[in-house]
Amino acid sequence: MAVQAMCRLPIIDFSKEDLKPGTSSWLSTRNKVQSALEEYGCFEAVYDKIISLELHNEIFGSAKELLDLPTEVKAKSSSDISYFGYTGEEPDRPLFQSLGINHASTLEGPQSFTNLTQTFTNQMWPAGNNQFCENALSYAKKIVELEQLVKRMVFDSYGVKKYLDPRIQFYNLRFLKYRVPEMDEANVGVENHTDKTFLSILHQNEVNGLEVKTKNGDWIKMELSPSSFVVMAGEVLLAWSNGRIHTPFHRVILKGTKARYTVGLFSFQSGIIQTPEELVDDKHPLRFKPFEYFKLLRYHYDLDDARKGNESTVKALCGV
Ligand SMILES: O=C(O)CCC(=O)C(=O)O
Ligand SMILES: [Fe+2]
Repeated sequence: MAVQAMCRLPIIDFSKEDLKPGTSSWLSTRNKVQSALEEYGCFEAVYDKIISLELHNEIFGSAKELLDLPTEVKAKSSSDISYFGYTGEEPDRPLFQSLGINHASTLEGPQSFTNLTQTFTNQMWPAGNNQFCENALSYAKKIVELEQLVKRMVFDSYGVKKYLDPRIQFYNLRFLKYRVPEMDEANVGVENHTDKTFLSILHQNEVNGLEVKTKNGDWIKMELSPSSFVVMAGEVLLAWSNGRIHTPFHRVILKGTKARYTVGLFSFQSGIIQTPEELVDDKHPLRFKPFEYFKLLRYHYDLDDARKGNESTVKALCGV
């Protein structure tokens, strides 16, 4: 299978000020989002008016400071959900580590994120670290805005806006680090996988490495600027959309002599996830039975590695 450096994912500009539902720029952006997600499961969002270069630099300064803490400190960020807390030094992913802040529910709005970020910061730096807390919070709020904008466009494109419910969504903001491989080490940062999210929004430092597989099996190597974000559909969105939206396989391959950092916002839905009845008809018979998110996650972690990298977990769990 070819690795294509030149082929790019669609690039969609979210910096326009008049991006309000019903306007012509809303409609044209919404249509681009829908076709990019249906064809690639992924696109590059340009969002430079919202995340300034200054905030970009600050958030990556914070990511480095956080991930350079001693392992025993980072391990304090535990979570009963696999991959939501600290992961690192795993034998099959020696280059990779990551640490997440959970936003369990948006019921209380931004205040609950403020409290969680503060608690997380105090756990990592008992003497406090206001700078980290401020950076993580202002960054997360802005990326949540982008996630909600994309989600609103997706629901709007399929005519099912009435099912948008902020009370059932939750987020995990993660800081990821890939160290430079030693001479005799493989350069795979994260192996081939699909995300088990609703949407994933990824933002990297200047070190490229993300590769996305197209439907016809080619790999696109992402080359991203500081104002770009990769918006990617997870398997929950594949099932919710009755298979209309694609969920791409992707991996991270490292080259060069600098560590790669990524900051990711991963979105999820609580409760039972089911395809809206409007997306099911004679031409599109139901492809996925309703499922509960944590069941999907548990099922995924019980799969053996070969199946994890080769098939859709949601199809295996609840495909009709
Ligand atoms: O570092 C990246 O760009 C990709 C990370 C990723 O695929 C993941 O955390 O699921
Ligand atoms: Fe991923």
